[in-house]
This record gives sequence, structure tokens and C-alpha cells, in this order.
Amino acid sequence: MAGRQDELAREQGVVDGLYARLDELRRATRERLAEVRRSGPSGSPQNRSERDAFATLYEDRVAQLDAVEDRLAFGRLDLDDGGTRYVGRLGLADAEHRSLLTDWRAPAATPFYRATALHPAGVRRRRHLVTTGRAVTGLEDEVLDLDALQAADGADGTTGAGTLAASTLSGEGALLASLATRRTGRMTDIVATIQSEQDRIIRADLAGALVVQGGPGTGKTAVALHRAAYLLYAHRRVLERSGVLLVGPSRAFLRYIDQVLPSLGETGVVATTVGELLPGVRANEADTPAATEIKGRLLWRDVVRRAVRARERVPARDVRFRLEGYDLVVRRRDVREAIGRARRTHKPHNEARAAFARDMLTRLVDQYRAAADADLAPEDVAMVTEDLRSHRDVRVALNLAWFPITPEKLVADLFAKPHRLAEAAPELTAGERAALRRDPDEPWTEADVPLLDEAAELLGEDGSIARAEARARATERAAELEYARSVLESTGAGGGLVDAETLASRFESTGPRLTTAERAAEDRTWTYGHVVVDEAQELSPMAWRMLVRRVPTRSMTIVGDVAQTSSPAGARSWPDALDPVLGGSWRLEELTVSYRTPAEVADAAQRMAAAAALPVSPLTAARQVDGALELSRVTPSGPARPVLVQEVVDQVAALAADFVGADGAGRVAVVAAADQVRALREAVESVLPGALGAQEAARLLAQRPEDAQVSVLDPRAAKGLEFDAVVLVEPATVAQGTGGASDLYVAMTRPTQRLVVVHEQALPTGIVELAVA
Ligand SMILES: Nc1ncnc2c1ncn2[C@@H]1O[C@H](COP(=O)(O)OP(=O)(O)OP(=O)(O)O)[C@@H](O)[C@H]1O
Repeated sequence: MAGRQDELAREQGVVDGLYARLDELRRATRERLAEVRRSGPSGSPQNRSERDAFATLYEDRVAQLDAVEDRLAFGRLDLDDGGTRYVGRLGLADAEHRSLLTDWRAPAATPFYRATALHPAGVRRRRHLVTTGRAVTGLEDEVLDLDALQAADGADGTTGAGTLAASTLSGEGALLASLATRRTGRMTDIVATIQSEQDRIIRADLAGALVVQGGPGTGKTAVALHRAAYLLYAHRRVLERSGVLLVGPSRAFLRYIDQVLPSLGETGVVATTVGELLPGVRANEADTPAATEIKGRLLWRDVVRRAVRARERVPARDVRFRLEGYDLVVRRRDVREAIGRARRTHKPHNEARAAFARDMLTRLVDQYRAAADADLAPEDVAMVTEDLRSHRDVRVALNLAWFPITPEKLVADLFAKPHRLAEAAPELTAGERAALRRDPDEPWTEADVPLLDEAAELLGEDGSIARAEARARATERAAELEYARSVLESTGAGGGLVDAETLASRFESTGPRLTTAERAAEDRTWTYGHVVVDEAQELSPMAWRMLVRRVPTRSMTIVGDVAQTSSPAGARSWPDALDPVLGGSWRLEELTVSYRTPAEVADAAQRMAAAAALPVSPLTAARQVDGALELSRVTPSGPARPVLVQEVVDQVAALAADFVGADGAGRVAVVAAADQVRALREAVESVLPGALGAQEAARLLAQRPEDAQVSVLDPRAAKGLEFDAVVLVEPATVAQGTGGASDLYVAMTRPTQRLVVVHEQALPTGIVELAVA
């Protein structure tokens, strides 16, 4: 025991030194930041922008240094050459630039995750440091060098190579401890216990599209986030300028994961959903399943193109009008030729319109010249052109022939005006078109967004919108100038020292300069250096098109599970989803160990999924938890309070007493078919005071949905999330919903400790293991 205490004390000394260095760096960076801020808002614009840049740099560094407080150092490698290397959340060096701590992402840290007894990679011993706050509370050693093992001093917690070779998990104690901790509403990072199959994916090449398929709880989300952090570290110069985009299935999911990247010292990632990917559009509504499926089809490429073309149209007849006493005609033939020419510019519709209008006005000026039978001086040509441009009949005729239009109007018209959709989408049946019918002012749905993006791509900038914005900017600037003049007058300043123009530029909004991430998020045409997609199986073919457009290099990390697809437009096979947009150029990796779900639960879910013919990946659970699966069948009863509901609330009360902690950790969820959620939520809320006491119930009921320790949700809302214990209500009903057996598979695989299945109806095949005769 003394040996262990000595070792702990020795490591505590090292860790104390690392924290001391961290504190020193924090102090120094804060001082520099304060100094920059003190330098005040004076100087030339150049000076100011330099000052802002330094301020941003120091602010980022302070945030980064603050974020690594928890588990700053978690590993130590003892090397064959006698040296030691500490691994932690960031790199630290002393004042003489000697390395104290190696960033987990640095090549020198790789053996911490990958070395095995078979391939020790120059490592004799790997040590996991367990810390609580700044205190070292435990050590776990793995000796990788067999010879060294014989001579090992037998320090407590040492596992032999034999055990390690037999095990596929590295740092098993630290890993299992971390998997067994109570859950909060926020995902945490896994840097201290990344497993080698995960590490290979995290550090894979930046180039190309990498698809990570894996069953529930295999760490796909964790791996995707750590990969983003790794890529930002390893390719900082490229990615800092172009940015990284992270696409998740919902705002709730993004909130669940939003602490992970900051805790890894990375904040510059744009995280969004497909529904919010277009600047200015927030589409959180859902379509009907039928409309979702139809809108996801790739045929919208052609439909949107035809809809745009329909706004470039030769009129039914010539349009006659009079200008200054002359009879002129907007001729169909001219319009046809001008449309042809404008199309040959290959510019987007709204941009090519200028060429069309110019061409038509030239033809009309020619007509005017012939009618007037006179040569026109250049200034006359300009005047006549202007008169023609502003002539009402000409304007109407040219607009009808080539209509400037926004993406929103184009798409809204398709769904609100049956003749437009019929014309643009002959591939759809009348029934399918009817399923899309919608009033023009209804809110956008998530499935609309890829169509809007497609339209924006083909329509391009609407010059009139850009002009209106320029006008607004000019007006604003004039107001600033005016204000500056009045300031100068009232203060009597001036005297050649400062002019109104300079002063006005100081009044201009001097908010923090936009970061790459902020600029990228505001720009529809921004192209990213890397795109990470989570729950990628939910994306429709049109959504894939939209994403791929944002990453011309095709550098992507795509993680998901085609057995968990619930969207009717989602993917059941990666080749089906990706080949149309990426050709064959993507590679597949698989994760096979479930870190979340106890073995008994994972096995039941796998059997059910296989029986339902879902495309399941192999899955081995990392953990065994006694009594993890409980089945509770109730007999149908009258309506007063159905026995089923009573059983659910009783189970929730018992599980809450077991798992929910007053410190905010520990979560219990009821997962049920969407149409049962409301009633069950009311029932659960009504029993909490009786079961847990008024005070505790009030605390729980006041929690925000994302932090709720007791919640009732449907499988879609639960997707990607996890809870200590789950009460699954009536699996047969869940499996009959629109997400089918996939939704049930998702629901069954949410708990980390216990799954209680409450049901009246027979259980879907597979949940109960058939006894072998
Ligand atoms: N190496 C690891 N060390 C510690 N915890 C891990 C490790 N890998 C995964 N986990 C934990 O396992 C749980 C499941 O991980 P994650 O949510 O990333 O899985 P997933 O494959 O995305 O699941 P789903 O398919 O259900 O969305 C998380 O709590 C995660 O922190």
C-alpha cells in the first residue's frame, strides 16, 4: 500500500507542477489582454484592427486555458529509452520551452491510445491518471514490455500484458469508471480513454470523405467531435481560414454536445442543423412523412431547374407600346433570341437577367432609331434607353419574359400554385403533388431547406436585393457622418485635428471582428475546409447535395447508423445515399464496441433489430451490468388510470429514487410513441411530489428540457442522447410508428444502466431470447 501511496504522491507533485504552469500562463495571458484593452479605441483604422486581432487572440487563449482545468493531465508514457511523457488536454512547456505536457492530438501522444503489448511502439508502461479536481486519486498501469513486466515492482493497479492482450479495451479501469458515471444533460469528452479503433478514425487523413458506421453507443458522436478537434490541431492553418462545419439532427442534440469541443479547447466550429443551414431561414417545422420523403428525392434537381426556366419565357404575343409618338413592339422573336443569349452566359437566373434586359433594350433602341429615322448621339441613346427602361409596358413585358425572383418565392409558388408544380414536376403523380400542397405563408420545413438552397444556387444574387442593401448602408453611413458633424460642432473640436469622416468611422459599429466561423455561418456560398455530419443516416439525397456543395474538396467525416434511420427520406445503405453525390470516392470504417448500453440490453436490441431485418452492424457491449433489463407486462384495464400508465409512473418513481442525484447528475427517461408522450408526461409530473417529496419534485420540474433529470420523450427526440435508466413504453406501438423498428432500436439503446420495458401487448420478436429447446 505504501508503494501505491508513494506513487500517488509522486504523480501529485507532477500534476501540481502542471497546474502551476497553467495558472502562470493564464495570468500572463490575462495581463496581455488587459494591456491591449487599455490601449483604448484610438489610432488609425489599421492600428485598431491590429489591436482587435490581438484582443481576439488573447481572448481565445484565455478561453482555451480555462477550458482545460478539468483533467488537465490524464496519462503518462514510460518509454524504452527511459524517458517519460505526460499526455493531457493541451501542450504545456516551461519558460525554457521544455515540454511538460504533450497535447493528446500530437503525434507523440499516439502511443497512449494505440500501443499494445504486441505493438508497444517504444512504450514500456502506460499509466492512466485519475484526478478529481486537481487531486490525483488513482492510477492504472498497463505494462507493455514483457521483460519489464517480470521486473515490475508490482505497483498497485498494474495489469499484466496477458490481461491486456486478452482484452480489447485499453485503460479498462478508467474506461469502465467513466462509462458507469451518472449522466447529465451534456456530453463530456473522452480524451482520457479513447480506444484504439476510435483513435484510428480520429487521426485519419483530412482528405476525402470518411464514413463511420456503427451501432448505437459505439462512440460515433464522440469520435466525430474528437476528430474535428484533432483536424483543427493538425491542419490549423488550412482549417482556421476555411472553417469546419458540424451538422447535427436537431437543436436539442447540438445543445447536448455543445460542451465537448470547448472542453477540447476548440470553439471555432459552426454547428447547425440542415433546417438552419441557410442564413436567414429557420426551418424547424416537420412535413408529413409523405411530403418529407417526396421532397428528399434527387429529382428536385430537375424540378427546381425547370421551375427557374419557367421564369424565362417568350410571351404569347407581341407587346405594342408608344414612346414619344413612335409605335414600338416588344417582339416575341427578339425575346426568344435575347433569352437564348442570356442563357448562354451560364450565369444564374437573376444575374443573367441583366444581360437579357440589356439585349432587349438595345433592340428597342434600334427600333426607335428606325422609327425616328435619325442617327442618335451617344447621349441620346442613353436617354432613350432610360426612357425605355422606365416605360411601364416595357418593364412589365421584360419582367414577364425574365422574372427576377427570390429562392423563397420560387419554392413557395411551387407548393402554393398547382399549375407551377405540375409544369415543373411531371415525374410526380397527381397524388404526390397534392401531398405537397401548401399555403405560401406557411413556415418552412426542414425538407424545404435543400430545395431553397438548390433554388438559390440556380437563381444567384438578386441584384435588386443587393442594391437595396447598398442603399441602406449608404443611408446609415450618411447618418453617422451627420452625427459626427454635430459632435464636432457641439464640442468645438475639429481645427484640422479630426474630420467628420474619421470621427464617423469611429462611431461605426466596432463590435468584435467576425471570426471565420461567424463569417461562414452568415454566408450561403461559404465553402468549408471540412464538414462533419452526425446522425448522417437521416439526411435525404437533396440534403446531401446541399452539404456536398459546401465542401468542394469533399473532405468530410460522416457518422451514423443505417439501422437507426427514422426519416422517411433517410438512408438504409451508405452506397445508396452517397454514391449519387460523392461517386465512389468515400471510405468506410466501422465501430463495433458499444460503450453505452449494458450487454443484456444491447443483445436484446440486436436480436429485435435483426428479426426486423434492419441493417445492423455487429455490436459487442463493453460492459455487463447486473439486472440491466427488466420486462414488466401489465394486464389491460379500464380507463380510470390505466394499469400501464400506473406501472410507468411507479417505475419512474423507483428509478428516480435510485439514479437521480440532487447534484444534477443521473437521468431517467420515459420513451414512448409520439402520441402517448403528452399524457405520460402529465402522469409522471403528477406523481413526482408524492414519490420524491415536494421540494425535490419542484427542483426537477423547474429544470430546462435539456438538463431535465426526469423526462418523457419519443424515440426521435431521444435519438443520439443517453440516460442512466429508461422506461420503454409499449414497444409494439413504438415499432408501428413511422420510424418503425428503427425507432424501437433507438429507444432500446438509450440507457447506460437499466432498461425497463412496460407493456400490455406482446413484445416484438427478439426482445426476449427464445429458450433453446
Ligand atoms: N472511449 C471512450 N471512453 C469513454 N466513454 C466513451 C468512449 N467511447 C464512447 N464513450 C461514451 O459512450 C457513450 C456513447 O457514445 P456516442 O453517443 O458517441 O455513441 P453513438 O455511436 O454516437 O451513439 P448513437 O448511435 O446512439 O447516437 C457516450 O457517453 C460516450 O461518452
